[in-house]
Amino acid sequence: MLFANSANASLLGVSKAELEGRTTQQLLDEKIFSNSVILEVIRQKKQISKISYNYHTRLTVLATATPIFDDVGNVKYVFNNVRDITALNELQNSLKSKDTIIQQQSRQLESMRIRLGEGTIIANSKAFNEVITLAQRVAAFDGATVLILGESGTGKEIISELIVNNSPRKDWPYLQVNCGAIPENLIESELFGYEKGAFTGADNKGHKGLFEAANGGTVFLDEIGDLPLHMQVKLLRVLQQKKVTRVGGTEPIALDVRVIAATNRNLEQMVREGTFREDLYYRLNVVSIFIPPLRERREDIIPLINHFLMVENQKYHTNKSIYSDTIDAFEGYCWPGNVRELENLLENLVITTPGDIIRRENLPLKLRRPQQVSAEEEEETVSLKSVVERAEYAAIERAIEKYGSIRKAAAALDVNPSTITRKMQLYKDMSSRKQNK
Ligand SMILES: Nc1ncnc2c1ncn2[C@@H]1O[C@H](COP(=O)(O)OP(=O)(O)OP(=O)(O)O)[C@@H](O)[C@H]1O
Repeated sequence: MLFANSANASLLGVSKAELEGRTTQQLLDEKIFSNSVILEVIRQKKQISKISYNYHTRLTVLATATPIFDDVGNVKYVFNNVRDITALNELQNSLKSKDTIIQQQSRQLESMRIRLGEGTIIANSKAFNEVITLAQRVAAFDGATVLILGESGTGKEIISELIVNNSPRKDWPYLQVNCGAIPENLIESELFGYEKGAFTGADNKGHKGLFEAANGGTVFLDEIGDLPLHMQVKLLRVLQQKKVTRVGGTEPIALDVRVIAATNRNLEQMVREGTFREDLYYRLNVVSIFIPPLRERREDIIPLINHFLMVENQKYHTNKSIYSDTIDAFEGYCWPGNVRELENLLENLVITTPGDIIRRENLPLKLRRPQQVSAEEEEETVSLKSVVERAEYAAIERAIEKYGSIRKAAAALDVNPSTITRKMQLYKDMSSRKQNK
């Protein structure tokens, strides 16, 4: 950077001195630039314009960089003109103009970002902010067991990390185990360790279990609902006595471990059905944190999209943005896989979309459906006719996605193509009637 004027510096939220004399790569590394049009111009040897969002100043800017060539056609300088288009963007946003390409980043202004180790937690909705506030409060109560509940992919693991990082144990070991992933005959030795010769195949020096290895720190027991009943008894004993005895051992080892457990299963119902011990449930449930599914906190969707777009763009060195008319599809979808599904979809779209703009037609069919079944509707008692219609529509949609055309889908479903067209039209009419209600 040979020269920067003060307007440029203030748009980036730094002083001129922090820019001049630095390379673009240095500025990228220091996160003063979130992406760089300059490097793109050097690579492509032509004028390029790019819209980007600056996290320091919270401004959306349009950068137009022009190459200046030397005598033999190499890029000698790049002239970069940067303009604040935040207001314009907001206007475009509200107009939802069809021909406007926006990244919807202005909405991110409201979102709260919390630094957490390497990652970032996005929390814009009131519901998720309450989760974070509770997690931060609980974190300080060292030793209190926490139970995190929520559907798969809602963020239980990152909330657990947030608790650990805000707790007095943050510099002590933090070990995680997925109780559903360990074969039943190995769970006890994995959790509590074993003495040499405890069983055939055991390491002849013995082995520390997860609890012993995390002594002084925190253990995250993921999928606690999958823990077999006989292990539930043993876990309860360890938690109550604050001591662990290795398999094949006799000497109990004193433990000072905080336990955070998580599950996407309904533990109360499991207690009623006798598949989860009531005493362990109460022991774990000293404080419980419920993370609502994404469909019940839709205000998080756009900030999450922006966040994952930025992450994937950085990861794949791309510069993809989202076309404004796709946003409704993202907001309208019911996200059964929650934030993980959104994250995976964004990664998929960044990889598979040709060109830099992700448009409605690039989205999977399930998002382009005329109307999604909302959580409230799921709970509502709906007529049998509409249940059948939805099931038919879902089957049609899956077949079209799989076979790529109405004709092939019709052959697979053993109906006429005209039946498919008619049923899809019916469904669309039904949805728009509902929307107009
Ligand atoms: N609010 C958020 N901000 C940023 N990333 C998030 C947020 N919530 C979830 N994620 C990301 O979504 C993915 C799923 O989150 P996580 O693993 O914490 O969910 P989980 O509830 O523990 O899932 P499972 O029940 O399947 O174990 C992770 O990659 C995580 O980083």
